[in-house]
Amino acid sequence: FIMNQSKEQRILNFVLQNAVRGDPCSVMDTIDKYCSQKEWAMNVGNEKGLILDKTVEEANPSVALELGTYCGYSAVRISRLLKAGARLLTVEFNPEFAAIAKQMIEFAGVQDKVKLLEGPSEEIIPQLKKKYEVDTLDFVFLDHWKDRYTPDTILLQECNLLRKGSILLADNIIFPGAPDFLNYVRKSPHFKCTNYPSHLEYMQVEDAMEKAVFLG
Ligand SMILES: Nc1ncnc2c1ncn2[C@@H]1O[C@H](Cn2cc(CNC(=O)c3cc([N+](=O)[O-])cc(O)c3O)nn2)[C@@H](O)[C@H]1O
Ligand SMILES: [Mg+2]
Repeated sequence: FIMNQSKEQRILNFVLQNAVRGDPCSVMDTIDKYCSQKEWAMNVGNEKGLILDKTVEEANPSVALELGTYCGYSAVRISRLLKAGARLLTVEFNPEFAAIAKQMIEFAGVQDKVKLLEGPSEEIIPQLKKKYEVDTLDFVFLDHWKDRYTPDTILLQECNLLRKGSILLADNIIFPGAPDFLNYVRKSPHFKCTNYPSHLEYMQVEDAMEKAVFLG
């Protein structure tokens, strides 16, 4: 247990030493093993991860966006399901976490499908069309600061990044909770919402994910 390292660095090192290079599932399983047995961390985890998998398969996105990369667990999880030529843009403003995630993504062998954008989501989202050549987003995973879910969902609409059928999936609807987001999407005539009860990663605590399909 190397004390002067960050928890995120310990997670990465555990993966580098124990997972199979180029095998996304091995990387996900190794992170889940470490975080359930040694140190809790805010990866979406395997139970909510299965809901994420199903939603990505339903969306079958050509262009996907993730807000809040953290160590890259869900970037690996999402990108392993993408069809040839499809890509995931993932946004992270903490430089230390971004550096960890980059190494995680490369070790898993999905670096050709994933582009990590460093900076706050509120700055990156308005740059997606011109700077990152995005037309519209087929799938968006929200897992960053819970009080950014609503403003960023509004920002995505203002930037014309959503099209009829774009699928948003939000983590942590119950814990830590995103009450204003839930209120916003469920009241909006522009979204069709579905709730998926689950549990907080690695804990026996209630949590849920919310799917919001943009109606145009
Ligand atoms: N506006 C932002 N733009 C870009 N990156 C952001 C932004 N806000 C946070 N991040 C980054 O997301 C990563 C992960 N993160 C996510 C959160 C919010 N999520 C949680 O706090 C959370 C907390 C628990 N929990 O406390 O049990 C469980 C979860 O699944 C969670 O997602 N805070 N940092 C961090 O690296 C942070 O730099
Ligand atoms: Mg989360």
